Amino acid sequence: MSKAGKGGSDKLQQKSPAEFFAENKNIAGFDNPGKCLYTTVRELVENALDSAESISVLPLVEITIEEVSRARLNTLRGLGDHARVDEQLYHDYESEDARKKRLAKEAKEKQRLEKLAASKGEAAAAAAAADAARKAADGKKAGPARGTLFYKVTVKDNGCGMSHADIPNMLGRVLSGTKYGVKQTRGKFGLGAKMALIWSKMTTGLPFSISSALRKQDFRSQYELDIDIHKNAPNVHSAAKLPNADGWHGACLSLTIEGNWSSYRAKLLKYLRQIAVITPYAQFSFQYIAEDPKSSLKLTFRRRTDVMPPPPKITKHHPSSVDLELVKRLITETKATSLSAFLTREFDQVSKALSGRLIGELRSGGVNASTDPKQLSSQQVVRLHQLLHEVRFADPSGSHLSPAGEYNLRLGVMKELQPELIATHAGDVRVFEGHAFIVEAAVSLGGRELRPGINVYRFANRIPLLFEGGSDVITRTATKRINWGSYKINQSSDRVGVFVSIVSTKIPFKGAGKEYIGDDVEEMVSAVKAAIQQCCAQLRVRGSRWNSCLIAGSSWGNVEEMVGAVKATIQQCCVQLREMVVAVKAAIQQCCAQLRVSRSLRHHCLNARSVWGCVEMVSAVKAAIQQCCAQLRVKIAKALALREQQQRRRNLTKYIPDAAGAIFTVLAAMAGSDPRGPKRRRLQDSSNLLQQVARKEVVQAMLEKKLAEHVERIDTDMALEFQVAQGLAGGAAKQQLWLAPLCDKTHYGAELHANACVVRLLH
Ligand SMILES: Nc1ncnc2c1ncn2[C@@H]1O[C@H](COP(=O)(O)OP(=O)(O)OP(=O)(O)O)[C@@H](O)[C@H]1O
Repeated sequence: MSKAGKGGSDKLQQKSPAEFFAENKNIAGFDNPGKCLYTTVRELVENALDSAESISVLPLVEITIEEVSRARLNTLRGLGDHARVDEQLYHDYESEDARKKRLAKEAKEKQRLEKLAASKGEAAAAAAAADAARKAADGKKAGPARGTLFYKVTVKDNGCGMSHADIPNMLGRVLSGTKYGVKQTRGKFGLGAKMALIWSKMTTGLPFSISSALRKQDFRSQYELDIDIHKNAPNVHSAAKLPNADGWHGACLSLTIEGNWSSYRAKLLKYLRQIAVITPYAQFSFQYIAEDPKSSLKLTFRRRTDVMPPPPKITKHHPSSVDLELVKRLITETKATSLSAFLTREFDQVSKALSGRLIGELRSGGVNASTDPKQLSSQQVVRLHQLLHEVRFADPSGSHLSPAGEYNLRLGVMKELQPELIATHAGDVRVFEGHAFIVEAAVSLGGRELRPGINVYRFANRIPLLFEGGSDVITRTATKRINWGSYKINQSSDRVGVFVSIVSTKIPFKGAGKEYIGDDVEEMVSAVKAAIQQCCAQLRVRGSRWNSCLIAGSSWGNVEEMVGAVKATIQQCCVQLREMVVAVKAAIQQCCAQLRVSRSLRHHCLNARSVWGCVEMVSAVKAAIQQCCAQLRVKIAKALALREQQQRRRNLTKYIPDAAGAIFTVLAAMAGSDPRGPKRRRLQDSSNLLQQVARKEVVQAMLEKKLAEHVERIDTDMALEFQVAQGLAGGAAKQQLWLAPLCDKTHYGAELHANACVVRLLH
């Protein structure tokens, strides 16, 4: 008989969602103090971006992390200083034995440093000493979690703000939010900010401080609240409406948590850099305020463009994506009073005609077009759900999605990493389980902060993903499914940046922490692969042009001059360019709309929604990556040619001193020999070189100089020949530029001429 049967301790219990997540914090990315600090910042920053973008305002996000000492925290919590009564109780108590061991260890270390200074010099010893001091300081810190401290995290934005009445529920009740619809948003679960609050409650006990104002609201809401974890309900400490004289709108959220800046500093800064890459239209100011001002840090990731992707739109459920429970919920919530209206109103891709045909299929079950959906029996609902999964519907159009756009992705990568070469590609709209998704990619070569090899940058719904990359669809595709060699990219020695951004109304994340996308969705695999391949293909072409350009100039100075001239010319013409870009954008949008329609039709024909759907995603990922690689291959071929040429020149230059020395020795010997000798006579016939050598008018250094000039000339001639061979001598080295529109007039000049280049405006 079980204990429960005996009325023992196995008592039925229930947990609130807040309790569940408090006990399983790691599910939401709150694993340890360092990760908690990281995830708190991340959740608040992503809310700030969602909020500003929802009202089409260029985001301005201010992030502050301030160290809070234990003494200050105690003051904030109303605790006075307390004198220890029994030192031995504490973590940092050092017993006599431990003290002796430490002193012995320190003496040994001192000896080692003295030896090091004697053998390798003072600098190496000083570095080792600093390292040892740091380790010792860490070792002395009390408690199991070394480096752990308390931090006040504040994130302020210029977004839509929250209504006064909604704030307690939005920020004090787990699983409540405004992002549950079928819409592409960074947030989804209604959990992130509350997890930060739960962590703050568990570690410092201090409440959430919230200040917020809606647009055109004459007051600011000011709240102090925390969460009743047991009831999963907000616990409001204070609420006030303060004057909003300057008309500010947005939110400023602040909480004090335990964290570990030193172990997650690098990750946090990496996250900020990557979010700046994928949102170059946002400005991020970051400030770390340390107790010791020397360790404080201030960074600004500047806005580089005013072009924001159009905000994502809410869309209807695609019939093939709904489960039985969702169908029941839609029936309960719908305002439609007939089955026909219900189908067209609640589902994407169901026209009036199609709803009539669907109802025809259900007629045998006793329903017709005017049946009230709320009157359907449970069998009829089950049949309807079955039918929705059996019928082939057109794919979702994807027009409700908001990808970063090739322009923004390219700009972001260039601004933050300054690569030598870059190619971008935006894939078509594809479909996975009835949800549209788009994959965009950039592949770069060189630039700052990249290690030799494939450096993968992952983004999902424009969030950088920094953890658990090994199993992610993007990492696995970039490292395992692309044949980099075929694009002349050396996978282990070239510094390759692979940036892939996936946007969708449903990202198949593994876990609520939103850290990585599973590699088991064939559709995603194929779309990611295709995007990277597209970029590589572009790089191959552009690399050749760029290298030809470098070869044509005899030095980097010339290239710089050319860049300066291009810049000046572009500046003169930017008014015309702005107008052009407006027109280009309109044209592209039209084309995209047409492409989406035709693509969607093609999918409709191909996609039997089972095996074929998966194959489609795999091949799309593959094709995108391959396209990128193909472009890269041409660039790299040209880079290799350039490298060979430089090598040849280096080799020739290397032998100039020896060759000049040998020639001069022979000449000097001949100049001093019998003038009637046969060799001397032959030379005198054509030149008075020997006399010049004898008179010291020709010396070895002159010979070296002449030889160097000759090598230089030959090299330039060969470079020109190379250019001609590439078909560039008669035309111009072309480089595409993307320019942001600032006004909507449309008047373009034909060509803008400068000394070093011509800018041609196309649309
Ligand atoms: N800075 C903000 N400005 C405006 N509204 C906000 C802001 N921060 C949070 N909110 C509102 O509070 C809700 C809850 O936020 P929370 O971070 O808990 O979850 P979420 O962002 O909806 O989803 P996820 O858990 O996936 O991040 C959001 O849906 C949003 O409506």
